[in-house]
Amino acid sequence: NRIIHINEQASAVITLAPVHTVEFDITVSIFSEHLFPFQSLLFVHDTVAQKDFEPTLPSIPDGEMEEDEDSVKIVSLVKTKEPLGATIKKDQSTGAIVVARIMRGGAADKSGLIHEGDELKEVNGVSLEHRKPKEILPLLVSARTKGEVTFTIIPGSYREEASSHKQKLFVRTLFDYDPNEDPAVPCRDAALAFRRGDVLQILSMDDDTWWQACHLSDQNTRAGLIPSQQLHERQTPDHSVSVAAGLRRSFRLGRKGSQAREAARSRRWSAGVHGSICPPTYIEVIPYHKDPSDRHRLVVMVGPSGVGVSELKRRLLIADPDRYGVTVPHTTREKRRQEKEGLDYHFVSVHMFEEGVLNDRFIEYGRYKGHYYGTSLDSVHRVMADGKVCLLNVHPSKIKHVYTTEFRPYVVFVTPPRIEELRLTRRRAKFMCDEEDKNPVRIFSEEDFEDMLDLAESMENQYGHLFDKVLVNGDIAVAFRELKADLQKIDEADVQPQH
Ligand SMILES: Nc1ncnc2c1ncn2[C@@H]1O[C@H](COP(=O)(O)OP(=O)(O)OP(=O)(O)O)[C@@H](O)[C@H]1O
Repeated sequence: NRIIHINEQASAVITLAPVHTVEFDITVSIFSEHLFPFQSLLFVHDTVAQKDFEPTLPSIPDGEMEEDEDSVKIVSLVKTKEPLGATIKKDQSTGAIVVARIMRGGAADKSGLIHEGDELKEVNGVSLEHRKPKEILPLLVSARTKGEVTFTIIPGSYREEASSHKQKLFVRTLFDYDPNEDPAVPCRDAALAFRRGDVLQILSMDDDTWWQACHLSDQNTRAGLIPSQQLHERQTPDHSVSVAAGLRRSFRLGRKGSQAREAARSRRWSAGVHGSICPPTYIEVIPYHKDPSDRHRLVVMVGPSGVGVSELKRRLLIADPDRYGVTVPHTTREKRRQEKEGLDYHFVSVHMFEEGVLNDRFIEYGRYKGHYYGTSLDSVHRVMADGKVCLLNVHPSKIKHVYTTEFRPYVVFVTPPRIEELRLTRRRAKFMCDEEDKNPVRIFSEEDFEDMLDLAESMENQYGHLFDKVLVNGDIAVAFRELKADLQKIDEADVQPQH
């Protein structure tokens, strides 16, 4: 008997005869910690050699296959508790049942014995000729419950790809995907559901229509099928041109050297935001390993007027004043008696202000009652240099000014709930505040609610690809708790998406 290899799962693949291959699960991990791998290998060999195996290997099929012996392979997978991790299809021209896909990290992939393009002749001795793929599935399931599946295979023209799946590529999803609602999915069980905003690792892009991916947070690296960018674009044709351009540019980065990649990545920070049309598919992200000396990410809060951005910001500042800070705006108006320079405003001359505008020092500025008001990039630097999480609320069109590797902004989009809840929560707030007779609350008309919802929708359509988090502000206490917990995580995580 010859041991071909011991794979990561500590199972040994043994060749018993040129056309017989069988896999056994054997635990060797405790040995490999202390001994040289070679000693572990011998140990596995001895254990395997001494064992009486159940089930026994199938006999070589006779008859017509013998003539073809060289091209037929019998693969027996033993003790597979997990799904096989392969999908099959009928070749339309030959009628043969062919392995359509091998899911990365699944049992078939790990065995290294079954490849895409292999033709399946038999499963546990049952011929697959003239059978439809859906008739074969029950055969596989019943074989698995017995603890063994034996395939008779005619190997396809398999070639080891330059392992595109080994290249680490991460994307943030820009849409929700539920395989149960997708009639186009080739195999529902093999598909991966995700929510907009999830970070996925792409394990294979070999297929034009269905990529293989797993969730970044998922320890289990068994892949699931997701619609490829091209496929999803086809289903949402309005966006196809811009998306293709945007993402392809990103994907090319994966193959660059680290310096070129770094330079291109900085450029991409702006390239991504200046484009006017939103890519609704996937956006490449780069896992970020936080260094203790790194500054906090900038938190940008956006949302339609009146949705509650200021209220949420105010609550964060009260809840943790050591962690959160806000920028001090510049103005050209006169300082009032109770105001302090650098605390309430930076009071500057019109000339200075306009010079700042010309030199792009303002993220956002405007005029009110004949005076300039604005938020400068410097004021963000100051809060961050203090070691605080800077909370910045701007119009989403201004995100581009802070979309840099230095700020690594985490963009929170605050959005209203459905109209019924919006009415209810805002009226309740009015009632409560009236009683306490404290801060005057804004009184919303029905029209205000509708404007807020319309604006939220158009903001999401136009800038949605830049949002890291969509926070529905229904009940203020619930929204605040969710935001606080979320902002705690953006710095705690070992790995975080970087645009
Ligand atoms: N979830 C909520 N439930 C009830 N009232 C809320 C809620 N969120 C905010 N409010 C109230 O709505 C009003 C507007 O909120 P806020 O001032 O935070 O809006 P904003 O998003 O900052 O808008 P603008 O940019 O126009 O100032 C305030 O009176 C606030 O207390």
